[in-house]
Amino acid sequence: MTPDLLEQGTQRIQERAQALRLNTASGGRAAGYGRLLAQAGEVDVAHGRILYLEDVNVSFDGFKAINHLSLDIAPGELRCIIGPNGAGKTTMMDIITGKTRPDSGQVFFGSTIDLLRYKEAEIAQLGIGRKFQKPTVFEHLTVFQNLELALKTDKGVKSSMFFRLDSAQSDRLAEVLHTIHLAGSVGRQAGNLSHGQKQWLEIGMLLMQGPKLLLLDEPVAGMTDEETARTAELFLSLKGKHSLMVVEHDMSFIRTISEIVTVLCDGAVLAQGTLDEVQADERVIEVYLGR
Ligand SMILES: Nc1ncnc2c1ncn2[C@@H]1O[C@H](COP(=O)(O)OP(=O)(O)OP(=O)(O)O)[C@@H](O)[C@H]1O
Repeated sequence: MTPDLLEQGTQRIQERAQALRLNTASGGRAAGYGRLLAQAGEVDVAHGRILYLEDVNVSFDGFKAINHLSLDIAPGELRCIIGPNGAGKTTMMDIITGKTRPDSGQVFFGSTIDLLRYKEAEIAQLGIGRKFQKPTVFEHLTVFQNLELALKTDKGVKSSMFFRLDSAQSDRLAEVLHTIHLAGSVGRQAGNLSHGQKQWLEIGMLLMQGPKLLLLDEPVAGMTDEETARTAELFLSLKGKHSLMVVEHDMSFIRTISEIVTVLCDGAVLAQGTLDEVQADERVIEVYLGR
C-alpha cells in the first residue's frame, strides 16, 4: 500500500471509529450520553496530558489503598508502572476505568473530560481500553471472528447475524492482524492459540475500537521469552499512535520498552524517572527492587 493510500485508509478508519462511538448511544438517556460522548470524542490534549490524576484517595474498610495519588501521562507516551504487591496499581486502573469510585480527587481524560462523571462502559466508549492480566478471548471463535466481534457495538443476536464489515472496517482488521502478528492465523480457533497469541489477540480486539489510551495489566506474565520480545516490539509500535500505561513486574521487559517509569508504593508515587534512575533510588531498592 502506498503512503497516500495508507493515510487515506487511516483517516477512513478514524472517521468510522468516531461514527461507531456515536452510534452506540441511542434513545432516551443514552442519547444524552451520546451528546456528551460526541463532545468528548475529541480529547483535548493541548496541555500535553492525555490523562491526569490529582490527589486521588480510596479507602477500603478504612485501609488507604490509594493515598493522595497524583500522576499524568502525555499523549502518545508509553508509561510503565512498577511497584510491590498491594501498591495500588490495579486499584489505580480500576479508578481510571470507572470500576472503582475514588473517595476524593480528580481524574481527567485530556483537559476537559472528567472521568468521574462517566460509567465504566462509557469510559470504554470514550477511548480508554483495558486489558486484564488473563486473556479473555472467545475461545470457540476464530481470530477473525474475535476481531470482528470487537467492532459490534450492539451485541444482540439479531444485529450480530446481520453485521457485515464495511471496507474501512476490513482495512482496519487487516491492519490490526498485521500489528498483532496474527495475519497468518486469521482462520485459527482462538482456543488453539498459544498464551502469548491470545494476549495479542485481546490487544487486537481493543485496537479494533480505536482506543486513545490503553491500560495493560501484566501483559507478559506467563509468556515465553520470544513472545515477550515480540510483545515489546508490539508495544513500541503502538507508542505514539496510542498512549499506553503498562503495569509489569518483568524488569527486562520494562527495560526494553520504557521511557519514564513510575514506582507506586502504598497507594502513591514513590519515584519517577528512567529505569536507571528509579533502580538507583534507595527508597525503591528498599521497598521493591531489593527483594
Ligand atoms: N475491593 C477491595 N476491598 C478491600 N481491599 C482491597 C480491594 N481492592 C484492593 N484492596 C487492597 O488495596 C491494596 C492495593 O491493591 P492493588 O490490587 O491495587 O495492588 P497492586 O499494586 O495491583 O498489587 P499486585 O502487584 O499484587 O497486583 C491491597 O492491599 C489490596 O488488598
